[in-house]
Amino acid sequence: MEPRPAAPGPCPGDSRGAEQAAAASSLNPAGADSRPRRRAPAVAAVLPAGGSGERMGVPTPKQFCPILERPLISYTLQALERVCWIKDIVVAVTGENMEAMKRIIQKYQHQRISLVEAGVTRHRSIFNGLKALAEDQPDSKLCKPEVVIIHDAVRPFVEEDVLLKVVTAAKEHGAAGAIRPLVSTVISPSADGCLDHSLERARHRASEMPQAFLFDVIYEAYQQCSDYDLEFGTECLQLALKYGHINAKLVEGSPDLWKVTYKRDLYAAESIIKERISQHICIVMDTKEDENHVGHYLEEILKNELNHVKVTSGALCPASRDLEQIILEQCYNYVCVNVMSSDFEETRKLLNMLEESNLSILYPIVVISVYFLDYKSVPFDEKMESLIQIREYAKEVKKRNILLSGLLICFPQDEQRLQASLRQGVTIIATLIKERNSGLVGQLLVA
Ligand SMILES: Nc1ccn([C@@H]2O[C@H](COP(=O)(O)OP(=O)(O)OP(=O)(O)O)[C@@H](O)[C@H]2O)c(=O)n1
Ligand SMILES: O=P(O)(O)OC[C@@H](O)[C@@H](O)[C@@H](O)CO
Repeated sequence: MEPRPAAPGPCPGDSRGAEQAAAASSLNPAGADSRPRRRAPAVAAVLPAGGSGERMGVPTPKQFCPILERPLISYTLQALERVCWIKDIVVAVTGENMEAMKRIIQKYQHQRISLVEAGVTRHRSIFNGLKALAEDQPDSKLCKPEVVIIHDAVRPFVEEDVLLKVVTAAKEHGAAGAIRPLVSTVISPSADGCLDHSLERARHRASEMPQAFLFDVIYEAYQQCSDYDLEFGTECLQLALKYGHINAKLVEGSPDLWKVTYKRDLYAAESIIKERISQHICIVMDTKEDENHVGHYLEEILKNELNHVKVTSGALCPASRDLEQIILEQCYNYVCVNVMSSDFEETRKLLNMLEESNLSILYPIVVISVYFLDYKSVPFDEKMESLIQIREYAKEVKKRNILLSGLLICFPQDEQRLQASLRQGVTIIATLIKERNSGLVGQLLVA
């Protein structure tokens, strides 16, 4: 088993989950067992990630396929790391992907991760992960948990609430798993390829992940498991039933629990991620509050036209606490409004703050530098000369996963034309944020 990296990072979530999970697994929130004698049981997770992804139809195993230039498995690890009461995450990868996995852990600063060798089937990979957690293994360095979560590495959209539900249910029933309504009807074909019978769809469910088990239940099941089941089985809950006589508790899961299997699933996952990180826009003004400021007109139209998007305003000078707070809250979209100047100073300050925050490690940040071209007071060629810099500067910050583009809005104009330009500008801003198309990096668009 591979060595574990640094100690767990800060627990970003509230303690609610920790308290409920602790109650479920007899831990108190501080992590110490409330009963004097027993070792502090914990919750661990095993992530099978040793597949080849044949159905994806690409050379790279799907768990390593990029979404927004970041491997799919990193999103799943991030989802589990948000849950502070999961103390260890054991990932099963093939020997040939071990180094790649270590680089992913390092680059994206994943915590609490231990690596084990995958098996030739999913069940064997899971079994290897469980062995790493059992204490009857010579090289085990991990603490045996009371409850173990099993979750496919290619299911990135797993939330704390369903994890808490399956863990709580597993504590009571011995095993639990997430389920979803069937989309297609299940049929049974006859030997000659005709319909033998079909199952009543309303009375059946699809078994999804995450699943959770009392560790001893599932570990003993795998130890008794036949070679046939290890080779051809696809359902851990069935192993708990067949070998442990445990009828797992079934927990309704959310629609986002689906498994990335085909290429279309990768496109769907990318759309969901883009949508989620586009929900908050920060407008950074280059002047102090001024109701008649044309930037505030832009802000009002952004708020009106982009429903369900949180738009906040920050100020750069002085380096304001509110902008630092917005960055801390992980906003991935910034509109830097330059009315008074056409140089890069304001945008450069914002980019420096973003680079120092390391926010762009996990997701690409979109920065749009908006300029109001006052062609009556500033000669066009003089203004354009400074704006063309955006192309070189954008190349530089792209290396830090920051997508910088420029937007020119002619000003002053009569009221009607100005409103039309502002609305066009908002459409361009929304598209740049939603699409996050690196092909538009360094471009200067005109509204
Ligand atoms: N020998 C294997 C096979 C699969 N898995 C993992 O089990 C999860 C779900 O399996 P599946 O979707 O079937 O993945 P693949 O086997 O890679 O896909 P395919 O069947 O299309 O080859 C994936 O995270 C996969 O990496 C594993 O750890 N070890
Ligand atoms: O069969 P696959 O390896 O594609 O998927 C494994 C599991 O995700 C799948 O069997 C779920 O139904 C949950 O058990």
